Amino acid sequence: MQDTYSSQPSSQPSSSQLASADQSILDALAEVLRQRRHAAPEDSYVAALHHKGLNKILEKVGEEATETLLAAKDAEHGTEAQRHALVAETADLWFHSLVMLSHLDMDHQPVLDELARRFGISGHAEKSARSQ
Ligand SMILES: N=c1c2ncn([C@@H]3O[C@H](COP(=O)(O)OP(=O)(O)OP(=O)(O)O)[C@@H](O)[C@H]3O)c2ncn1[C@@H]1O[C@H](COP(=O)(O)O)[C@@H](O)[C@H]1O
Repeated sequence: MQDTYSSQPSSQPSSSQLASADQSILDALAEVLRQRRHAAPEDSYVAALHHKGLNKILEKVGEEATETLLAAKDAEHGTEAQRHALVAETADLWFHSLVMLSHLDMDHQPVLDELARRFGISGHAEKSARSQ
């Protein structure tokens, strides 16, 4: 059994190795989202979302979350097409979550950093350490 905050098995990359993983699409998308923050709403879907405000963006995140879980249920015993539909819905959910962060002048990087920080820490062990 692994120690609570011990390093992960040697077959897993370290969090510093993870930091250098290819993030180019997320970085590029974050830059586009930043540029759209004050663009004309009629020219851009992202600009239109920003223009409508945080509540509309949160509504879209909730809607995409629901569509993703429905797609996951279909994909569980489903066809390749249903598995592909789940990928598309998950991409919609991630995309709208990135718009949400961008609206609040944030981006994906602190989220990736947080996942990297948690990497190799057992969820069970972390939870039991909270109450000590
Ligand atoms: N990755 C995406 C992306 N994923 C999904 N979507 C859009 O998200 C919307 C979700 O579809 P829905 O049917 O749920 O929503 P809707 O009915 O069109 O909208 P509502 O009336 O419900 O608000 C669609 O319009 C999709 O085209 C995206 N729109 C843009 N991007 C990226 O953002 C960049 C900037 O986009 P623009 O701002 O449109 O230039 C693009 O180059 C892409 O890289």
